[in-house]
Amino acid sequence: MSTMLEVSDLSHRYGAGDKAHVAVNDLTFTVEAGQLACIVGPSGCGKSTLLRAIAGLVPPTSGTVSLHGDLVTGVPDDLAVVFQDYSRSLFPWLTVAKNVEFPLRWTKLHKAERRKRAASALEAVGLAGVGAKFPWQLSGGMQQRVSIARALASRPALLIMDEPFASVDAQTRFELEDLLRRVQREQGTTVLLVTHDIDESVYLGDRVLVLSKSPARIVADLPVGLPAERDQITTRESAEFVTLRGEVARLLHGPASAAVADEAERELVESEEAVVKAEAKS
Ligand SMILES: Nc1ncnc2c1ncn2[C@@H]1O[C@H](COP(=O)(O)OP(=O)(O)OP(=O)(O)O)[C@@H](O)[C@H]1O
Repeated sequence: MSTMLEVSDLSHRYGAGDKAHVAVNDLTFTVEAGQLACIVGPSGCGKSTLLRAIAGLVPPTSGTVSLHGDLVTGVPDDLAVVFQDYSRSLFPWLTVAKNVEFPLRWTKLHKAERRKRAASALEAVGLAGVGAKFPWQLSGGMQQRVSIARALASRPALLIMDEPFASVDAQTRFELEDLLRRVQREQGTTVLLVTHDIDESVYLGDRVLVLSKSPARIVADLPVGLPAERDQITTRESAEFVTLRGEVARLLHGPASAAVADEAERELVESEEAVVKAEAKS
């Protein structure tokens, strides 16, 4: 396996001086090509900031992000993002097919090839017959399928998903989770998915990265040893699943997370003191 994403010593600070807020502190991890890695962390710990930095939407304060070996300095062409809020990410004035085709306009593909790609992406997410409809004519779950189809149509090197199923009902969420795992495996897509839901992170992931409370640090990087073929009932009942979700919950809410966050806080204070001393000397 080759490394698709490499995050090295990544930190991001909002603002400066007294009002500065360190959202992400010194994160290092890689994601291999074809892997589905889940990130789970407490609310406000810096997950979205991390995704924004990986997507090239905010420049890191320090550290680097590389996609297939290329340093990320802006939004990479071969990166796709699916957000939680499907109703704001689809264009209501375009048909479903045109929504899926939209990002392909900036590729060198001919119109016929763009149409074909959009049709096959819609087919992959089980929406073969709805290309001529408008997003607002579809259910929430179907709209999120359209967002996934749009992301997949460009055959991204990395698909970033920020709480993609948080706005749909539980039954639809299960369906979309299974759809994502199936399509991801069929197409060999590399996925980095953020979720608040511990069970979802274990069910979907080949791996779960557990983050501490703010500023985000990695508390654990757990391989998920569940079989590749997963099932909403039998997988969730299995001993491996139950053990792993317990482990993630303990890491997330227990003393390990607090200790990592305290250490990050201490290091931050020390590095800020060092900067102040250096400035005073010069
Ligand atoms: N543009 C910004 N300017 C200043 N502070 C910000 C900005 N965006 C986020 N923050 C702060 O950075 C911290 C991390 O925010 P972020 O949205 O990355 O966390 P999160 O883990 O995604 O949150 P949630 O789980 O609630 O979605 C928070 O304290 C937030 O208030």
